[in-house]
Amino acid sequence: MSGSSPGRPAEVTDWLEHPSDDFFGSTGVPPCAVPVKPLKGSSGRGRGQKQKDLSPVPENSKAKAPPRKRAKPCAVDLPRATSRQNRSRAQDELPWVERYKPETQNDLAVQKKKIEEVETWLKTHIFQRQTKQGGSVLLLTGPPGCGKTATLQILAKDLGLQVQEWTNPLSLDFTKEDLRSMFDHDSNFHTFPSQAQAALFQDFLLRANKYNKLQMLGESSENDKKLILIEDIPNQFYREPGSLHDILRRFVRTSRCPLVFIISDNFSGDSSQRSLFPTEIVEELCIFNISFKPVAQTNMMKVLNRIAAAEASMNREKNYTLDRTSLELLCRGCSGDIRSAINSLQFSSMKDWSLEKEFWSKKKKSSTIKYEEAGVSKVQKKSRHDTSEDQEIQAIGGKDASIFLFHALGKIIYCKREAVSEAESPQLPGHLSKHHRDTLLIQPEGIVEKSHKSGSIFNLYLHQNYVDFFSDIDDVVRASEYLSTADVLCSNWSTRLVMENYSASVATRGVIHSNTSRAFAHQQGGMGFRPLHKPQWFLISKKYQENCLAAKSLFSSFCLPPECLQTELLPYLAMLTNPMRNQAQIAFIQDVGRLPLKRHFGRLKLEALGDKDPGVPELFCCDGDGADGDPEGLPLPSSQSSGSDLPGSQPQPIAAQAILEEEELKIEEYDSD
Ligand SMILES: Nc1ncnc2c1ncn2[C@@H]1O[C@H](COP(=O)(O)OP(=O)(O)OP(=O)(O)O)[C@@H](O)[C@H]1O
Repeated sequence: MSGSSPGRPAEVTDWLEHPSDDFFGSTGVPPCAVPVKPLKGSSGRGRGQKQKDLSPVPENSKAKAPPRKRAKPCAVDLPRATSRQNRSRAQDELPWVERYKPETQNDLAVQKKKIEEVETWLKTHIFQRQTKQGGSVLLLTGPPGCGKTATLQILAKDLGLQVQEWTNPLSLDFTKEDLRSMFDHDSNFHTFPSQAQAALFQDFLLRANKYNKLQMLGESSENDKKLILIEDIPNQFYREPGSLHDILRRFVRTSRCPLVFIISDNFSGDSSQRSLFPTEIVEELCIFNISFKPVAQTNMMKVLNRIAAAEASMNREKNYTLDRTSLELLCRGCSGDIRSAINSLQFSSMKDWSLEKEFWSKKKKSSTIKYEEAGVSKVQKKSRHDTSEDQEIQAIGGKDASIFLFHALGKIIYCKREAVSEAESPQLPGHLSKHHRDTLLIQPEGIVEKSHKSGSIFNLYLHQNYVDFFSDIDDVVRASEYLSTADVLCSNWSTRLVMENYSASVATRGVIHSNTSRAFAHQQGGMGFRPLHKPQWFLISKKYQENCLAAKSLFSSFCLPPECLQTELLPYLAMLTNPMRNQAQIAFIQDVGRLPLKRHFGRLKLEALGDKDPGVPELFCCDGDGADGDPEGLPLPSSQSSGSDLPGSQPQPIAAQAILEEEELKIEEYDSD
């Protein structure tokens, strides 16, 4: 270790001579890790690094050189029996999701239709590529743990495709200058090289698209078909989706192999799919979207049964075998996430987990006793599980059971009920018999909570949509009264946060109870699917706020509050004939001060609510700190532009110019002094 041997490469000598170089002071090559996960089969190293590795290293210096990576334990060096034991121990220690991972399409707990859709797309875009025009980008979406990745991996294996996957670098190859400026007090970390992430990604995509993997000794060269998989999306693209779009445009022009993105749905409202792949880009680049559903309970049960049986036959002394009721409870607690279900199964089967054991045995006892006592039918048993027990199971190892607003609204509006016998439920006195309903199978407050929307936003959606599901005008009147009450409960901003929950409860239960056409289980069929829409309130409120600001600034000399300006002064000014001083004022008077009696005043067009819509329209998604927002978190307009940024789908406010051209304007001068 004393000196450098004559044949030793410079990098080794440097390392030995400056072992404790300080972080910023050294002059060597940056010590960071290789940023991009190597393409399978390629060397996976940067150009410079590759050159260094290729330089001849003498035997003796090799021994002294610091290892670049920790050497993997090599099975070949060990006696055979030990290596077999190790392997089976390693297999034992694997989490069950890994140990029982699906090997064939039949093992997959995913809907067959979805597997076929992905397979057909892959075949079309890989094997019939010559005839295909345009880019080949596939977007797989769906809730976490529904088997998107597992499906793609199995199909790739079956079709003999190599998968080249991008993994976000853990650390980037910073130069010392980068580091120095990053940690500089004045820099506020602004110089963090996030741009480099996008550049690395682009570089990866270009290389993966252009080059085949290196052919290893013994590998056949017959199949060089491949796909590029992106599951780990660089953070930079969430901040600047435009940079991803540019890279994709370039990729699509030169693409030789398909590109597959896997994105999991999230329920928090900041839909990554929507921001990364807006409709314009999907259309422009012909991106094909296949949306997976949560794993069905029957499929989930099959997988859990299979695993439980396999474990029971192998590891009786270590694990409990859960019975069918426990497995069913487990399935329901996992909201269609097979990964979470298998993990929960593993934990709850372990004998060491005494608490879990207690839980399961209690669970089992209580459910058996309950049903035995009640003597209820199997169907009834199932539906009751859905309500009360689901909530209990969520608390223990269960998965967050969020639902999209679309489904939450559907549950309230369609309000499933179950017929109960007179013996089971107490009867109402005669004078209240009109309020008798079958038992509700949902818990409205729970549904609102799972939708992750505030009570007032949920009420807005309900208000917009409930009428289509009613058939009696008296019912509509009652429901609207409940909605008005709910509105009043939220009207005081200082108590709004607390009252919102009560308000949502009044609104949802009020609407459900008022709808006599869905009061009994036997009436529930035949409604069919009806689309849901976004509240018009968002646009109207935005327009109102803008008008208030515009009125205040254009007619400030009148010193009147905006409501008074718009409802009293402007209608009066609109009737005078002398022109006002400026065009903006005239336009505003025409827009706000006159009801457009002559022209056709179209209602705002309704915007459909998609099944994965986050619920708050883009026009209200503020990315700042919300400093200029109102107490509900909805931003106030920042300019006076009246209606200029209403979406194209909406009727635009009457343009002053058009009015001036079409009608003879008579506006009198009005002196405010
Ligand atoms: N029968 C099965 N079908 C599907 N996946 C299974 C099955 N059995 C075990 N698994 C395991 O469950 C996990 C499913 O996760 P997968 O990564 O495919 O989900 P995903 O939809 O891509 O979600 P995420 O985006 O959260 O990764 C995998 O680890 C897979 O090996």
